[in-house]
Amino acid sequence: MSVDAAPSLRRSLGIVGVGIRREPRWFALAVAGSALYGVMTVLTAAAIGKVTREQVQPAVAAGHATPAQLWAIFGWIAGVVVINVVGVVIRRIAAGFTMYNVAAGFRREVTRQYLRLPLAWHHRHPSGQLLSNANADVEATWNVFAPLPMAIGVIIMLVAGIVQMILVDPVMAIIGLTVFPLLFLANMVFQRAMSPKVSRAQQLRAEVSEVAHESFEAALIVKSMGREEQESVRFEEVTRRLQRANVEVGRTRGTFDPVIESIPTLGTLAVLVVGAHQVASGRLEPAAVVQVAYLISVLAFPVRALGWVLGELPRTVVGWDRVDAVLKARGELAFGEAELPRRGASHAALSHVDYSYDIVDEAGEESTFQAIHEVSLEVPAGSTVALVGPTGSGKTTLTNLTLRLVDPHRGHVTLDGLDLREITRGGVSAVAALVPQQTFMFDDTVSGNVALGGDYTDDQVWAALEIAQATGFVQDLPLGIETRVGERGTSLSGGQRQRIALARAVIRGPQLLVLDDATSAVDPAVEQAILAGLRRSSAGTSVLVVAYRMSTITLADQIVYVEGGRVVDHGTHRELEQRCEGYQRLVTAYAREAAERAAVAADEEGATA
Ligand SMILES: Nc1ncnc2c1ncn2[C@@H]1O[C@H](COP(=O)(O)OP(=O)(O)OP(=O)(O)O)[C@@H](O)[C@H]1O
Repeated sequence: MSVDAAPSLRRSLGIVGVGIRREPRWFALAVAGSALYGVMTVLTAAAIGKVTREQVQPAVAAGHATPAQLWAIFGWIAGVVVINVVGVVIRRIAAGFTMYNVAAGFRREVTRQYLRLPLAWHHRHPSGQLLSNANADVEATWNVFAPLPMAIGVIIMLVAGIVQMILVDPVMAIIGLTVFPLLFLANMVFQRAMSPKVSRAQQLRAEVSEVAHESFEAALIVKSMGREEQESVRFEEVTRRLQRANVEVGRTRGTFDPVIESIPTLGTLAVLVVGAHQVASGRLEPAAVVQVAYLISVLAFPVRALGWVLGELPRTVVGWDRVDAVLKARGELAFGEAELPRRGASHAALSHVDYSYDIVDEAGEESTFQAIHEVSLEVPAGSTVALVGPTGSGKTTLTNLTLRLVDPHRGHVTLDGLDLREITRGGVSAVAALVPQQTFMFDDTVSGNVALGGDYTDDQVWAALEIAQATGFVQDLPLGIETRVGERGTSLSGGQRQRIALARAVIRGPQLLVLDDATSAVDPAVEQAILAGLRRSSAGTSVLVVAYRMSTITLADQIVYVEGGRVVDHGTHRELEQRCEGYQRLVTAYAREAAERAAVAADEEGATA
């Protein structure tokens, strides 16, 4: 073993220790089962020697076997084999429990950690990586528990086997002592040669699924842009590379396997040659030769388990490093003890807030981008405030800060005068609700998607759907609110999904409702009705709305105009229209767009009349 492999072996054994401490009982049982198997395998050889000596040799000498002799042979062999099998069953079951219990525990911890980590951490980690951490990486770390108990049993088996060989005949024991280290060495070389090839094939397997995932997810773009050919080529390239990597793995295995298989066969042959010579010269009885030859052939296969463990250890280290990075990730939001008052509309305020995104480029270089500069704004209790600004001006970031999905790097965000960092865990989400730009539907019923596990009656669900202007289309669904919406709500239109997402927020009776372009996919008339409904029903709610339409903007009590992450101006629509140039440009564009849309609608109406 090379010098640099030593710390890695020590590290990997340390990691294995972490797993053993999680499931000490199952692991101990697996090792006990394996030890039983090891000892019984060696005893099988002793039993074969014994029956050869006491039953077979006399029967051969007499020219026939008596029923008693046959029963004795059967009894001994069957006895040791049954106990051996019991050992194998115990090891397999207990090793399975160890591996799957440890993996399940870590999977739960990783996913729990995902939920604890703030949005800022999630911004830096793509969802593909999160899936891999919770799934493939956890598996890669703990797969070593499949061969490990067997490998420990093999060590016991080897020691017992070698002791037995020495007791039977020291000369032949020397052959055994040559075969096993040779076999072990061949396995090590094999694992060294295989390890990078297997890792590469695994990496490419992940790439194939990434490309496939992207192509399937973007099916609409691929088809509508006529990119099928290019996508097929892209997929073919990566699958060809995987094919070549797999062939390479097969070639290496094909080269090593016969060599490894031949070592014990050659060992057995050597025992038979030397043994026959010894028997002929009267120095050894045939039973001893049979016993040692059997021992060598029967021990050869389990010795490979040591190689499997060594082959798994690099994956264990890589998997663990990735899983551990998630478990140790900092940036977990700290929570305070303060409880928010539950007494109607909340007053939200941002004061002198700065926020920067951490960016990691392709080369892994880290930098920051300041998206919000010195922003102060207020949403007085019971009012509707519209955030208006060009694309990328920081509106979504401000909504995230208002709900403490991220913490500001400077300044304060308060709800009813309390700094969000002082509020208890879950305190903010209990009084405030967000309807984000991208709505997400669970593969559940309409009612399940609105209630999200909350304890609401059907009447409450319908009332929330009413405010969100969703009753009409939900009533038309085959099972009303009990209709399943399909994965990600695929059976619904974009506007329908947005209205269900809105009902999901409304049903919670939030004291602060944050709408981030939440009605972009519904037509202006429906949007108007939704906002009017919200105003009617939400005396106890303050609303912060990211607005892109004149209809939304004009419904707001106050408008905050942002540009480049800074508040440029705030006031009523009339005030900003008169004094804020950027705002004027933007609303003129919005108004023009609304007029064009109205003209198109009128044209269509005229054509159908
Ligand atoms: N996860 C992120 N990492 C790095 N930069 C980001 C991230 N999210 C947003 N930004 C940057 O921060 C700035 C503000 O983005 P934000 O999404 O808040 O703008 P917005 O006004 O809501 O835009 P839009 O109207 O297009 O939704 C933009 O320049 C954007 O590129």
